[in-house]
Amino acid sequence: MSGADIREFSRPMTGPALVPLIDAIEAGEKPVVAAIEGMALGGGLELALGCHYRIAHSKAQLGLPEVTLGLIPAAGGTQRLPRLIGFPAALDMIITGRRVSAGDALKLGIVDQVTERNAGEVAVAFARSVVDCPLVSRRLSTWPPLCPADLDNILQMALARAWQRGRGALAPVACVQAVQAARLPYSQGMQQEQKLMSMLFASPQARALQYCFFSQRAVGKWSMPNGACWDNSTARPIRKAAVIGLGTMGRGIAVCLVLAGIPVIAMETDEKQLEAARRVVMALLEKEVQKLAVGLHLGLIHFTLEQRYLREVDLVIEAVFEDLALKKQLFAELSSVCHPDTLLCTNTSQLDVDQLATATSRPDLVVGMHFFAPANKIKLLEVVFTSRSSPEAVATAMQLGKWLGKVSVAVANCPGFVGNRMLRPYVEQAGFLLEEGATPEQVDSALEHFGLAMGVFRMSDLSGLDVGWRVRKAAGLTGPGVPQGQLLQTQQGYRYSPLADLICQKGRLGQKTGCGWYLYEGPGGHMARPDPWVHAFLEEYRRVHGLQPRSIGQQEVLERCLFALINEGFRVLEDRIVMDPVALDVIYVLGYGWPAHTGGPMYYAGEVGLPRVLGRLEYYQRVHPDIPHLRPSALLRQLVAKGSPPIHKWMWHIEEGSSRL
Ligand SMILES: CC(C)(COP(=O)(O)OP(=O)(O)OC[C@H]1O[C@@H](n2cnc3c(N)ncnc32)[C@H](O)[C@@H]1OP(=O)(O)O)[C@@H](O)C(=O)NCCC(=O)NCCSC(=O)C[C@@H](O)CCCCCCCCCCCCC(=O)O
Ligand SMILES: NC(=O)c1ccc[n+]([C@@H]2O[C@H](COP(=O)([O-])OP(=O)(O)OC[C@H]3O[C@@H](n4cnc5c(N)ncnc54)[C@H](O)[C@@H]3O)[C@@H](O)[C@H]2O)c1
Repeated sequence: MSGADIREFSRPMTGPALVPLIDAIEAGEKPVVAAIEGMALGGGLELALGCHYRIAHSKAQLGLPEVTLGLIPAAGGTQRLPRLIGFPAALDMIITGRRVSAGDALKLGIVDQVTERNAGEVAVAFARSVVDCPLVSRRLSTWPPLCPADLDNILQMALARAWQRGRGALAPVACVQAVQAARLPYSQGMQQEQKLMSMLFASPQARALQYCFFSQRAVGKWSMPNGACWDNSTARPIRKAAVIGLGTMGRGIAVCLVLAGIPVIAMETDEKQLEAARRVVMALLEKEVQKLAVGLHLGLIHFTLEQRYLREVDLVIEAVFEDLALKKQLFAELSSVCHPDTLLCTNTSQLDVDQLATATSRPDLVVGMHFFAPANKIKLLEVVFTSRSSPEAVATAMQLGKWLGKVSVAVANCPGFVGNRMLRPYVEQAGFLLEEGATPEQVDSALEHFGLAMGVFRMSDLSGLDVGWRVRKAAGLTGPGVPQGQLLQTQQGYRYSPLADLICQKGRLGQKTGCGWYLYEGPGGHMARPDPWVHAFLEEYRRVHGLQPRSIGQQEVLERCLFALINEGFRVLEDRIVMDPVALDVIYVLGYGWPAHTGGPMYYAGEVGLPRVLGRLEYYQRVHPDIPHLRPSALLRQLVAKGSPPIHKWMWHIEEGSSRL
C-alpha cells in the first residue's frame, strides 16, 4: 500500500476519511495484525501503525515519503511513530522520507516480526497466538511520548537540518513541528498535525513537488519524432557491458553497473590508470556493500587493457576525454572489435553524437548515455538519440538507465543536449554580472537563497573550470590566435566575457587546484572561501576595461541567470529536442540541483507568470542588446500572446515545421 492516491489531492476526495478509520481500528477490541508485503508507504504505514501488531516480509519496505510531496504524514504518522521508535529515529524517517527495509524496521521496533514466508499467512497464525492477549498496551496513540532528557536539543538540531536540507522547502520544517507536537497528549498532537497539513496541502510547493513526482514517471513514456515510443519498442537484455575510460565518470558508471548486477569489462589505456581506477572502484563498491548490507559479487567487474574482451559485451559505454577525434577513432575501433549487434554508447557531455555514429559501422546502434557526476549518485540520465538511432537502441538505453536506478530522459541530439545547453546562458549571465560589479559570492548567494543546491561559481569550481575552457577553445571563442574583442568584449559579433578564460590562464581550475572563483584549503579541498585575489582581479579588469561597477541586487541576479536559462528551455522546446516541457524540469531537478519545491525551471516560469518572464527578458534585452540569449524566444512570445496556457498545453503552440529534427 503506497498511501494516498496523490492524484486525488487536486480533486475532491471520496471514500472514508483515513484518520477516523485508523483510530477505529486501533480502538477496536479485536486484535488487528498488519501483514506487510511490498511497500507500506505514507498512509499505508500509518494504517499499519494503527494496527496492534505488524508482520513484514523480509523484502518489504516501509516509509513516510510525504515530505517529498510537500506534505507531512497526516494520518497520525507524526504522532504514532515517535511514540513507537523514539523522536530521533522518527524525525530522521519523516524529514528525509527515506524508506527502511523490513530488517531495519525490525531493529527500529516498527514491526514485530519479519518473515521469509507469505506475510498474510504468518500474520493469521500470529493473530491466533495473541487472540487472548490484552490490547491496551498495543494502542500506540495511548503510549506516553518517549521524551529523552535532551529532546529540546534534538528538536533544534532537526529543525536546523530541515532548513538546511530543504533549501526553502516548507514541508521538512513542518515535519519537525508536527513531530514536536508528539510531546503533547495524542489528541492535541493530532490537532497540530492537521493544522500543519492544512497549511501545506494547498501550498504551491506541494503542487510543485507532486508535479515533480508525476513528471519523473512521465519521462519514462518517451517517444521519438518518427513515432517510435516506449510501448512499441523493445529493449534488449544487457548480459554484459563495458566501460571504456575509467576517469571521473567511467568509475562511477562502472560502479552503477556492478550494483545493478551487470558484469562489466572496465578498460583503460595503461596499467597505471587501470590500477588507480581499480582501487577507487573497488573501494566505492565495498562501501556500498557495507551500506546496503547486501551480498554483492565483486568479481562482476574485470579490469583490463585488452580490447579482445569487448567481443563478449552487449553494450559499451565510452567515457574517454571530451575530444571528438579521439572518440571517433575509438568508435571506429569498436566497430571492428565488438559484435555487430553491440550497442555503442557515449557519455559525451556535448559533442555531436551523430558525428560519432558516422564513425561506426552501425549508426543505428549508437546513442548518448549522458550520466552526471558523480555518476553513482546522481539519479539523472540523458539518453541522446540521433537521426539514425534505432528505437531498440533507445529503448535499451532507457531501460538500462532504469535498472541502474536512474530516471532516464530521452532527448534529441543537439549541442549540449538539454541540460548543458540550458546551462550555457545561465553561466554566461553570471560572468557578465561579475563584469558589471557583482562578486562570485553575491551571485552564488542569490542563487542558493533561491534554492539551487550550489551557486554557479561554486558549481563551476567543483566541475573544474578547464572543462568549459576546453569547450570555448574548441568553439573558437578563446585561445591562441583568437583576436581579443573591444569593450565590452565581443566574440563572433556578440558580447563575450573572457573572465573565466583569464582565471584559467592563471592556473586556477577550481577545487582540483585549490583555487578558482573561490579559495580552498588546498588542491582537492571543498570549503569555498571568498578570495581577495579574485576581488582584486575583478576590480583591475573593470578598471582596464573602463567598466563602472554598480550595485547588483538579488532580483537582477535571479532574473538574468534564471530567465536566460528558461528562455533557452523554450528554444529547446521549439526545436523539439524533447517532446514535453516536463523533461526539462526533470533534468534540472535531478541533474542540476534545481529546487524541487519550485517544480523545475519551466514549471517555475509558469508559476512566476509567462508575461512577467517575457517582460523582464525584454527589459534586459533593451539594456543589453548585444546578448542574444536575452532575446525572448518565439515560443515564449507566442504562449503569452495566447494567454499563457498551462504547461501541459505548451507543445500545442509550436508551429509545425519548426522542429530541427
Ligand atoms: C509505490 C512506488 C514505490 C512504486 O514504484 P515503482 O517504481 O514500482 O512504480 P512507479 O513509481 O512507476 O509507479 C507506478 C504507477 O503508480 C503511480 N503511483 C504510485 N504511487 C502512487 C500514489 N501514491 N498515488 C497515485 N499514483 C501513484 C505512478 O504515478 C505510476 O503511474 P503513472 O501513470 O504515473 O506511470 C512508487 O510509485 C512510490 O514511491 N509512490 C509514492 C508513494 C508515496 O509518496 N506515498 C505517500 C502518499 S501521500 C499519503 O499517503 C498521505 C498520508 O499521510 C495520508 C494523509 C491523510 C490525510 C489526507 C488529507 C488531509 C487533507 C487535509 C487538507 C485540508 C484542506 C483544507 O483544510 O481545506
Ligand atoms: N566530469 C564530468 O562532470 C562529466 C559529466 C558528464 C559527462 N562527462 C563526459 O564524460 C567523459 C569523460 O569525462 P571524465 O571527466 O570522466 O574524464 P577524465 O579525464 O576524468 O577521464 C577520462 C579517462 O579516459 C581514459 N582514456 C582516454 N583515452 C582512452 C582510450 N582510448 N581507451 C581507454 N581509456 C581512455 C583516460 O586515461 C582517463 O582516465 C567526457 O566525454 C566528458 O565530457 C563528464
